[in-house]
Amino acid sequence: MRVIGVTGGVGAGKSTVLGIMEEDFQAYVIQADQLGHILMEPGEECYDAVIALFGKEIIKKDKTIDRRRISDVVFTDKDMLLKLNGIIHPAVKQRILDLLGEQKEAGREICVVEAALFLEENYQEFCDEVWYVYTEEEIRIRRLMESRGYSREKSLGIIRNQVSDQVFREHTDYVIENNGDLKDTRRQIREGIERNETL
Ligand SMILES: CC(C)(COP(=O)(O)OP(=O)(O)OC[C@H]1O[C@@H](n2cnc3c(N)ncnc32)[C@H](O)[C@@H]1O)[C@@H](O)C(=O)NCCC(=O)NCCS
Ligand SMILES: Nc1ncnc2c1ncn2[C@@H]1O[C@H](COP(=O)(O)OP(=O)(O)OP(=O)(O)O)[C@@H](O)[C@H]1O
Repeated sequence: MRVIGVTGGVGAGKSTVLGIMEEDFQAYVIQADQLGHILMEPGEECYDAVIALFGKEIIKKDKTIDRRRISDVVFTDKDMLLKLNGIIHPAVKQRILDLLGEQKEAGREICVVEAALFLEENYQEFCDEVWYVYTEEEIRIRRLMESRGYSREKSLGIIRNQVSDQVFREHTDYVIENNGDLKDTRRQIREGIERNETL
């Protein structure tokens, strides 16, 4: 089984790339952010610890955690972000390892693991190769403003908490440029898949 890591800054198009890999190559997709969200749900293993860190006021009427309130805190307060990461990341990593084991067992050919903090959290350790999705900062900000209603300041706040373009490039094996249209992105994904089939 081939395990491909996918990383890149906020709004670069990682989810978009994963969708194409799923569709065109039947890849099994694992998204660390999504697992992080699941692990914070009521009854899941990070729920109590996150409430202990941020206080009961982050609990919504339906008992779920108000992630928007957390994000308003952590993306302007580095110390709180580190504490949140300390709760979520070890649990997410373990869940990923379990899922990869299951997929290998089931005979899956390609698994894709996507994480915003891929390099910081050393996810390379369980990937055969790592792809970097690159999109110019201004295009990312525009897409985030249009699709998610983020303000420019919020987008920049997240970007500043992530590693630089240079660091991404130094530590990844293949770059997908997602500044243009999806047809072009799709072509680059195919090239990435084929490229390593011949290695
Ligand atoms: C702060 C939280 C609650 C915000 O949730 P929300 O649903 O509003 O946004 P979402 O999860 O989609 O995050 C928005 C974007 O912020 C970036 N981001 C998320 N977490 C982090 C982080 N710890 N450091 C830097 N950037 C981050 C990602 O690019 C992400 O796509 C959530 O992101 C979170 O729990 N983060 C900490 C856990 C984490 O690091 N998850 C990512 C990898 S496991
Ligand atoms: N090539 C493209 N052309 C136009 N829009 C795009 C392109 N790629 C992605 N988008 C749009 O940009 C937005 C951000 O993309 P996406 O959600 O895939 O980014 P992401 O890297 O997964 O973000 P995050 O870091 O928050 O998880 C989405 O609305 C998506 O539809």
